[in-house]
Amino acid sequence: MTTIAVVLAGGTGRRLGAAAPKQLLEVGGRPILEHAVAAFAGHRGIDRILVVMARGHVAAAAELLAPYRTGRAGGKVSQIIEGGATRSESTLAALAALADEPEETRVLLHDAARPFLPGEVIDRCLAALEEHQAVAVGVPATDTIVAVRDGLVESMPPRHTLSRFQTPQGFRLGVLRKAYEAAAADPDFAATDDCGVVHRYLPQVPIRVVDGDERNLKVTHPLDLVLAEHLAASPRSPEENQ
Ligand SMILES: Nc1ccn([C@@H]2O[C@H](COP(=O)(O)OP(=O)(O)OP(=O)(O)O)[C@@H](O)[C@H]2O)c(=O)n1
Ligand SMILES: C[C@](O)(CO)[C@H](O)COP(=O)(O)O
Repeated sequence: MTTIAVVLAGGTGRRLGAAAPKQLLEVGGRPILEHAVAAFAGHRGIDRILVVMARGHVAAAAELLAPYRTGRAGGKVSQIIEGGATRSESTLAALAALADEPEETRVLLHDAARPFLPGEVIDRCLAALEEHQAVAVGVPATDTIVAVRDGLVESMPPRHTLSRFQTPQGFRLGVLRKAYEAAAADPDFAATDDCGVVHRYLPQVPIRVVDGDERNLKVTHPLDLVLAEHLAASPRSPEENQ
């Protein structure tokens, strides 16, 4: 059974506001995109890596990731393709590139903007995919989270029921395909992640949630870059490595 990591790097980093897409910025001396790819390249459970890159930056990604294509750094990057205008369109581009893969293929979709993905989180996703067709990675909410409408609190789900989703999110390819096929028929389609697409369009498919990791942050705003530099410089403690 093949396991493919899809690294979604099709965004432009509008909220970060840098001149280049944020995944090309360096933290700890190497580009954020390379950190994300290296996490999968170094994991024995991953067979291939598909990178979905922002329009106009595919050549830059190919140059940067050349060692990951030749074998010098694992040789697992098999394709670098152009993404779409939204994250979901980039996932669709990945699905098109994987059109010849069997339904049972395992795919892990990961934000390139998350440079510090621990191998243990990949382990947990792959273990859960043995039994489940869809897997999410979450960490407990620490703030109180409320739904707000027109400036007023609409609902307050109990915090202990809330999880902040990270990536990777794992699927049997057939399930992800079916969900996106159903979504294509919805004129109001909008999603912020891939589990949301499965949850909405294939509600009968249970989504298993496994533990994420606080280090697996998403570089979104300028302050996240400061935190990322700090994390890159901090070796994991022996407790964290257990
Ligand atoms: N059209 C898009 C938009 C986003 N992504 C990817 O999805 C991940 C999470 O998206 P986000 O953090 O929102 O990245 P950006 O879209 O680049 O950021 P912003 O929304 O601030 O522009 C990122 O790795 C991003 O590159 C993608 O592949 N294709
Ligand atoms: C997929 C995700 O990282 C889960 O938390 C998140 O939804 C991506 O959102 P973004 O707005 O594309 O950064």
